Amino acid sequence: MSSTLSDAFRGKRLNLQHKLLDFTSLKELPDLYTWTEPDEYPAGQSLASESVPVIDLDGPTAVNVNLIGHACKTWGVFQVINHGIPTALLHNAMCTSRSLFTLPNEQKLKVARSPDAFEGYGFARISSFFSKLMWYEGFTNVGSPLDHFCQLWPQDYNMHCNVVEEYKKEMKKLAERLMCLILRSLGTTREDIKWAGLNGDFKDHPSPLNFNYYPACPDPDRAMGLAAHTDSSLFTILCQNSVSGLQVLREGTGWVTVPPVSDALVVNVGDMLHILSNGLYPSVLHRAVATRKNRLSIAYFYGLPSDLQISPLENLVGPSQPPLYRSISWSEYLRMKAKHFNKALSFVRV
Ligand SMILES: C=C1C[C@]23C[C@H]1CC[C@H]2[C@@]12CCC[C@@](C)(C(=O)O1)[C@H]2[C@@H]3C(=O)O
Ligand SMILES: O=C(O)CCC(=O)C(=O)O
Ligand SMILES: [Fe+2]
Repeated sequence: MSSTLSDAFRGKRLNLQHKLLDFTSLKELPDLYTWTEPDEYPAGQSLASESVPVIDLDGPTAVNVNLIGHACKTWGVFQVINHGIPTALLHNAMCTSRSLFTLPNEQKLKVARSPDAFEGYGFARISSFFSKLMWYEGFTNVGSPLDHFCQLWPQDYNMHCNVVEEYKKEMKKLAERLMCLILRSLGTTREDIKWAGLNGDFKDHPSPLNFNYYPACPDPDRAMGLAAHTDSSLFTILCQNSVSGLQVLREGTGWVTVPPVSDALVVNVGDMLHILSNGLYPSVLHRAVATRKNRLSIAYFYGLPSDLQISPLENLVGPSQPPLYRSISWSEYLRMKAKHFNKALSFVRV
């Protein structure tokens, strides 16, 4: 994987690995996992007419361009159905994820993310910004999963590698398709913009995969799955199992649940698209709440070639609409995110 990308997280202290808990043995919430601070935002009661848009990718392209544009502008999140990714592959990826997280702790710790590393198993990376721990385990993969998977599954690594490689290949195809629709909704095309290499010509186009596991929690109201954050990607494609837990912050409403829809994938706007669209498509604050059931999700962060400088699209800026963000590369942005977390975007504002 790209060294510049991994460098982004160098120096961040996440030296908590020794404290990793065996969640399965817990009947009560330990103090370190009890979140008592009142929430900044209310729990939203969204009206039925106001639920996260579900978009049928088999529908007419011109219609979808409009629907996606509207969803990005007003929700920052939407779900897609008929996206072309075989159901069996989504299922297999979930099975690989479940198999990973249900391995014995000492096995998982063989691939523990070291304080300096980008990839591997461990706490939520954002833990260092909070005084409490999250009811969460994660595993991040960027390049080939072979090394880590050989350690996790000395017998079955090959099968799991194939699943993950195939999953990433399919996600990349879908991401490129979505990117075309999103660019069209912004009044431009890949051909129009200098970094048209989005169509896959760039060798270095890292798109990390995050496997998320939220074990069944004995006291979900006082625990936190994954605290509120925005993603640094252009956008993220998320596959969730049938247990709901993902919530997005909706202005004027509060936290709204993104309900699991079978075979659908969730797409959420990230910080790089926020910058590219000059703030027209704001990155959406989201979180995962803890639940009484085991919850799994897999996030594919669609990124950019790490050293490519990007700035608000030319067709969106002009004398009456000055650029709101300076130009920045993804690797520089990830470094800022690792340091300033949810304030990172404000440091890129001009
Ligand atoms: C390329 C990415 C994007 C990462 C880092 C790396 C892989 C894991 C992603 C997350 C997932 C959880 C929130 C976040 C804020 C985090 O800490 O790790 C994300 C971060 C980002 O969006 O910056
Ligand atoms: O588990 C979820 O639903 C959300 C995961 C997430 O936000 C992330 O991986 O960035
Ligand atoms: Fe996220």
